Amino acid sequence: MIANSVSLEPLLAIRNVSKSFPTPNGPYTVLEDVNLAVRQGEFVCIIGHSGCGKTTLLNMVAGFATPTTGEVLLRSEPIARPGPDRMVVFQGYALLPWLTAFENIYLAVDAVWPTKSRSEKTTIVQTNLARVGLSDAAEKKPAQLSGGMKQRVAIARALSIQPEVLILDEPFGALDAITKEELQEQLLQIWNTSRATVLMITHDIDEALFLADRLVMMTNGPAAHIGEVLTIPFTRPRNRTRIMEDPRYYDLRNHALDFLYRRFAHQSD
Ligand SMILES: Nc1ncnc2c1ncn2[C@@H]1O[C@H](COP(=O)(O)OP(=O)(O)OP(=O)(O)O)[C@@H](O)[C@H]1O
Repeated sequence: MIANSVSLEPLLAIRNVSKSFPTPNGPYTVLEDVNLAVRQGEFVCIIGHSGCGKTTLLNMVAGFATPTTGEVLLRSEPIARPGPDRMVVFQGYALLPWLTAFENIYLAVDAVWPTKSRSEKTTIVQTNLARVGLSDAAEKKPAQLSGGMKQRVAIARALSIQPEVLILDEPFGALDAITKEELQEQLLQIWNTSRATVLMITHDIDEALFLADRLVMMTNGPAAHIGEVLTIPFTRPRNRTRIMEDPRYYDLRNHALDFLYRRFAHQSD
C-alpha cells in the first residue's frame, strides 16, 4: 500500500512564505505566512476560494515565481527556477496544436534528455502514452482529441519527465463529471506506480476526498494563509463507493464545506 512507502522526511518545505505583487497603489499581499511540509510520495490537494492565491503558491513550488519573504525548499535546497524535477499540468492542457500527441510529448522528453537516442526517447513517449490509455491516439493532433484525452496527453507529457513533484493546477476543472471520475481513477493508478509527490489544486471537495492524503484549506485573500489541513484517512487502493459509504466521508465533507462556505465564505461564490 502506498501509505507505507511514504517517507517521514519532508521532500518539500514551504516556510513562512509571503508573496506580494507590486500594484499602482502599492504592494498587494496575496499570501502571508504560509507553512507546509510535504512528504515524499504524498498526495496533497489544495482548496480555497477563487483568487486566494493557490496558483501563486504552486508557482513558487514550480519555480515560476519566488517568495517575497520566506522560502520554498525541495530536499532542503531553495527552489530558484523551474526544473524537470517538478512538472506542471494546467487546466488548459497547454499542448501545441500543430503537433501530434506523440510529438507534444517527444518535444518535452527531447528538451530534458537531448543526449538520449531517438529510439530511447520514442520508448519513453510510447510507455507514457500507454500509461494514460492513449497508445491509439499517438498520431492525433489536439483538435482531434476530446478534453479528457488532451488532459491525458498533458499528464503523459509530465510523467515522461519522471518528475519528483507533479503539480496539477485544477487539471479536471473543464471536464464533464464522468470523464473527470475516469481521470481521477487513472491518476490514482499512475500515482501508485510513479511514486511522484502530487500537489493538486481543486475546487471539488469530493475530488480531494477521493484522491488526497491531506487536504489543505486556504483562507481568503488578501494575505491568505493555510487555515486548516484535513488528513484523509481512507485506505488505499480507494474505492469511490466504499468511501461514500464511510460515515467519516460525510464528517470530512461537512467540515470542508463549513470551512469554505461559512467560516471563510466568499462574496462572489
Ligand atoms: N503577477 C501578478 N501581479 C499582480 N497580481 C497577481 C499576479 N498573479 C496573481 N495575482 C493576484 O493574486 C491573487 C491570487 O491569484 P491566484 O491565481 O494565485 O489565485 P487562485 O487561488 O489560484 O485563483 P483561482 O482559483 O481563480 O485560479 C489574485 O488576486 C490575482 O489577481
